[in-house]
Amino acid sequence: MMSLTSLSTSLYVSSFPRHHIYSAQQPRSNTRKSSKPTKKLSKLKPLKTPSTPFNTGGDATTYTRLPPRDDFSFDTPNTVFAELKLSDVAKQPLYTNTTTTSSSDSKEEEFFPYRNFEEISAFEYGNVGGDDDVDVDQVLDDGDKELEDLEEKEKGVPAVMRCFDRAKIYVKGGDGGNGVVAFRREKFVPYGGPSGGDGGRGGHVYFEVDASMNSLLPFRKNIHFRAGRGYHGQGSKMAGAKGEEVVVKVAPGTVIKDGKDGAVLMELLHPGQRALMLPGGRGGRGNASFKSGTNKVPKIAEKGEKGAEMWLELELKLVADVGIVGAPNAGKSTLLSAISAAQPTIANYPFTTLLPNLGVVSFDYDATMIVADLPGLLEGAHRGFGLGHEFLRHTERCSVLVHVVDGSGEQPECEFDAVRLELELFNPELSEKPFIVAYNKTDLLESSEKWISFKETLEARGIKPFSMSAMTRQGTREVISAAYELLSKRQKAEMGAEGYIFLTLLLYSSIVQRQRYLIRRIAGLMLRTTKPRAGRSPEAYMLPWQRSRALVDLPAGWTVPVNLNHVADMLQRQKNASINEFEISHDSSSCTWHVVGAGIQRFVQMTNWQYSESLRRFQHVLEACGVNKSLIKLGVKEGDRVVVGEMELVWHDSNTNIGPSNTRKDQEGSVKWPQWK
Ligand SMILES: Nc1nc2c(ncn2[C@@H]2O[C@H](COP(=O)(O)OP(=O)(O)OP(=O)(O)O)[C@@H](O)[C@H]2O)c(=O)[nH]1
Ligand SMILES: [Mg+2]
Repeated sequence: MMSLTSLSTSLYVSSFPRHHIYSAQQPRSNTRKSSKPTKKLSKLKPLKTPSTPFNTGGDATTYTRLPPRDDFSFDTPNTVFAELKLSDVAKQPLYTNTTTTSSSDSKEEEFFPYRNFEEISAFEYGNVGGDDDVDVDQVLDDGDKELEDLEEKEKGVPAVMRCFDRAKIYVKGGDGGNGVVAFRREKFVPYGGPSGGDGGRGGHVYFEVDASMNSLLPFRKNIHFRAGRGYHGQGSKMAGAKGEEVVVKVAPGTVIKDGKDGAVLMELLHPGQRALMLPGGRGGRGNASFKSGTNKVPKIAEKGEKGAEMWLELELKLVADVGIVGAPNAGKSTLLSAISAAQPTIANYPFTTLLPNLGVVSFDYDATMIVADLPGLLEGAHRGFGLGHEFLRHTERCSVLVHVVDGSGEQPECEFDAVRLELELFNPELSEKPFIVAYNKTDLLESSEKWISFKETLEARGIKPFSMSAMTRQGTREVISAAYELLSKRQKAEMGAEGYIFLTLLLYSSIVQRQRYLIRRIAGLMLRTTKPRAGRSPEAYMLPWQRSRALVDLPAGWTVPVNLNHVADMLQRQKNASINEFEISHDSSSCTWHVVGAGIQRFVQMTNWQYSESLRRFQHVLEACGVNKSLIKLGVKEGDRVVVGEMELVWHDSNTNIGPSNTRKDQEGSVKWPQWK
């Protein structure tokens, strides 16, 4: 039991907020870092680590720069390049074409940006592609050793390739507007009372899927997205307007990850989907809101709450049904141009295709599929060789893969094996996807000669290959029909399994939501006293579950609501942490106590210190939420520094009645924190 003396003990602000003290000296974060490791005092009861979601976003991003112009020079040189065989690459330097004159060397360099290709090509297909010799663990071990080299190699990937399907952006919800102190002054209305209005809420940050986008290239130029801050309140109880909302448009198939730990936050797949990512800060309350029976003339108002901010990583995964994979120069783009209206660049050199091309193949009115022509794969692609994993992940979303094998190569079987191995090493699930093998360039003599042996080798392994000539279009229809068959088989199998899940989900959601709806309707009828204000969006009057509902198209025409606002909900829950949940740590070298807790820090941030009553309220809150009591228990001494959020205070043991006059022991836990509006 605390004595009466200790009860009146309270913290007294030695100066104004800490940021004022340090503005001319060092930033506060440095002060904390430099202090010795703090001792955690576990005897405090409501210990909860304040996991703040706010990322300071200090990381620089490479996407702010435009790629150097030289990075991409696609002017096709007049020189005729000899066809390059993968197996030859290791033996001879790239593009030492006998027909090429010395003057064209510089053009070749400009034309082919991969300076380190000789190192890449040291992986010969024939070496890795053997059936039984491959020790996957060994390959992985080797990979670890070469990680350092790899980083350098990745730099060879042109900037446009790095950026089109990946981006790092900074988003920030708007800060809330400040509340104001004002009094009604009107003729014949003496003692008009407080009339300071509340500040407006900061703008939200939304993400929306834009069907017209097919890459994340726009994020190379614009990476900062800040919602507007709420307007300040005004006299006559006028509340400030809401801050401007920000809508970040992304392409279908964008995966959003936390920039800090890389955790996947959400996937936005379907055009029109909209997700509330960051909520804006709450507006501060004006003095009209502080009016009470005991304080009819409050001279206090709050500051607006700071909006949440974070860095996000965006990653685009193509949403295609069929992915065409294979070694560089195998004829993937030629196949896509033969089966669809797409016109990808086709040329006789590796890595013609740097960005995936999409084409729509239609068999009938209702039988269409999207086919993606992916850049060429090299051995070691899973570790970043060639264009590497920059696009390997696109294959993850394809339901069926078509392997195009260059029949005119020296060892087509090895080429096929190497590509399979790369896929498996990148993601074992990829090798389990249904696939078709298309042996290409059968119009050439060297290719048709090897067809029989290739076919026999694969058939011995239970794979039925197709032969085709993408250039003359002979056999391409059979290949693509087989791919379509595999696709429809897979879709049917998926629909069968999903049907049950969807039905269960629908049933569950309809029951639960109906119950919630009824409760809210009854509560709403009982509590609603105000009429909807003009000018407010209809969304403001929706029930929460209606607001967060987004309908996702399902195969059989079913629709099921999916909550895409879970990130904002989670942030809101963290922000609304109870003020009683805090943690105290002690730095004995500097005699400093740190009180850390999301609730109490938010309270400090929203306290407007320019009003004298704010200080009294702050003291009262420290007493009531148990900070003072906990510090006394832990042995705080006269003159110790106590840091709460942005405030630095000095502890005084005092019996004088400077502290809150109405401090009572049973007030602990009675502090009410305003709820989210
Ligand atoms: N003779 C013959 N040549 C072909 C055939 N298919 C493709 N080619 C040629 O092979 C070369 C490469 O074709 P692309 O379609 O660009 O190959 P790719 O697999 O897309 O190559 P990358 O995009 O660099 O990975 C071109 O010169 C094509 O004309 C074919 O069936 N027969
Ligand atoms: Mg191509």
